[in-house]
Amino acid sequence: MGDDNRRVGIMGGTFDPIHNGHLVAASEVADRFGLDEVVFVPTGQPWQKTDEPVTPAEDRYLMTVIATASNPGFHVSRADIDRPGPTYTVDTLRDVRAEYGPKAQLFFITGADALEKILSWKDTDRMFELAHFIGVTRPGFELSAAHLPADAVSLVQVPAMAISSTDCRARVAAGKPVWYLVPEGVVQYIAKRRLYRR
Ligand SMILES: Nc1ncnc2c1ncn2[C@@H]1O[C@H](COP(=O)(O)OP(=O)(O)OP(=O)(O)O)[C@@H](O)[C@H]1O
Ligand SMILES: O=C(O)c1ccc[n+]([C@@H]2O[C@H](COP(=O)([O-])O)[C@@H](O)[C@H]2O)c1
Repeated sequence: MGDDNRRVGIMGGTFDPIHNGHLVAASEVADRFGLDEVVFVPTGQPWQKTDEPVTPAEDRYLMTVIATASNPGFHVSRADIDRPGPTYTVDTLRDVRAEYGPKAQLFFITGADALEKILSWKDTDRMFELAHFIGVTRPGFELSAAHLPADAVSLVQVPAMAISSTDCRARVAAGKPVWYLVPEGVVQYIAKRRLYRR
């Protein structure tokens, strides 16, 4: 950290729960882009996820810490969960920029589904100035940056993981296993806190 020119990946997500698709995407992008670290940023209030209630932020934060703890290049930021109000990536990027200093190069990682909808996010012009965006492949979604400003986004193929948090929650609710879809510690945390039971 500090005022140097580190290459910092930012993996934002609701992480309800964090799963191996998130972790593989971050790891692959870190390798391809020579990132010094990846900061996982659990959302505070994901304003576009209105279908069902989101698990309390502290549980999502702790699962993210547990899932990333063994990787020395992975870190977790509380920036979005500690900022009141709806979570906007433009604010995330301002906060990370303030922490890492003006010389840091920021790379915001999104899956193909999120990239598709990115122009509906707040203040995208400023957002694209604050970071370079990296769209990653995700099974079931087409990866394209045709709708986005040239040079704002790079596209990267990552190992295909047909995993979603929605499916993990449904599996737990139905009494099915989530072993090997989420890290072992996250399986244990979900059981300990009795998350996703109906
Ligand atoms: N299997 C996956 N492969 C690649 N990228 C993914 C995958 N799952 C999620 N992502 C990306 O990770 C980021 C955070 O995703 P999020 O926390 O919303 O998970 P999710 O599985 O999409 O959740 P939900 O099913 O609840 O919508 C988004 O940019 C999303 O596109
Ligand atoms: O900035 C916005 O308006 C905005 C709208 C929707 C999603 N995002 C961010 O996109 C990331 C993935 O979000 P989600 O909802 O797919 O978990 C996460 O960091 C969100 O804060 C950001």
